[in-house]
Amino acid sequence: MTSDVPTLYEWAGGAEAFTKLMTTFYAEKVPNDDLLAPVFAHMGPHHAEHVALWLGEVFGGPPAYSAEYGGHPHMIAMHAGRGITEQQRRRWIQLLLDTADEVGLPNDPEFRASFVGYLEWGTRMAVIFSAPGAEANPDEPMPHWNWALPPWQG
Ligand code: HEM
Repeated sequence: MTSDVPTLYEWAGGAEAFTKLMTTFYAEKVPNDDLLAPVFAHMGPHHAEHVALWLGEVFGGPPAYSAEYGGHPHMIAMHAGRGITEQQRRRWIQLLLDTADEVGLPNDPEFRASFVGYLEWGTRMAVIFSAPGAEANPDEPMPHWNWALPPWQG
């Protein structure tokens, strides 16, 4: 891969794209879903914005979540003890992918393969470290995701 390959963040459309994705997801999808609405009933007013910054950082954007919102340890703490179920995990990812289509995130196979790859990993980690009694390592670094295959540029 050469250095002129854009980051996943740039390819997705930058901050604006991640903000639109997460605000639509948490404003329109989650509150209308029987499985997820109760999980997020008490979420803070800036939740969508913070998760958008998190995703942006993971996909190669500015390290804003680490700099301003407590980074990886804070994200872990926000999930601790919530006991996220496999059913909830699947619904979360399914509705987020529906939202990605609706807000027009790039749908080329290379972008989506990497995007889904992170979501699969991240949601499965969330199930593991939200389990009752689970002890996550607070020193674990912020994950950084890259292309599984470089984007098609032909
Ligand atoms: C890749 C997957 C995920 C990512 C990247 C992610 C990211 C985050 C982040 C960054 C926060 C903290 C926001 C802040 O600093 O204010 C958070 C909080 C939270 N997450 Fe996740 N999350 C994921 C999966 C899930 C799943 C599958 C569930 C449940 C079905 C879930 C439930 C929650 C809840 C309930 C909170 C606390 C909301 C609040 O009180 O404001 N997360 N998540």
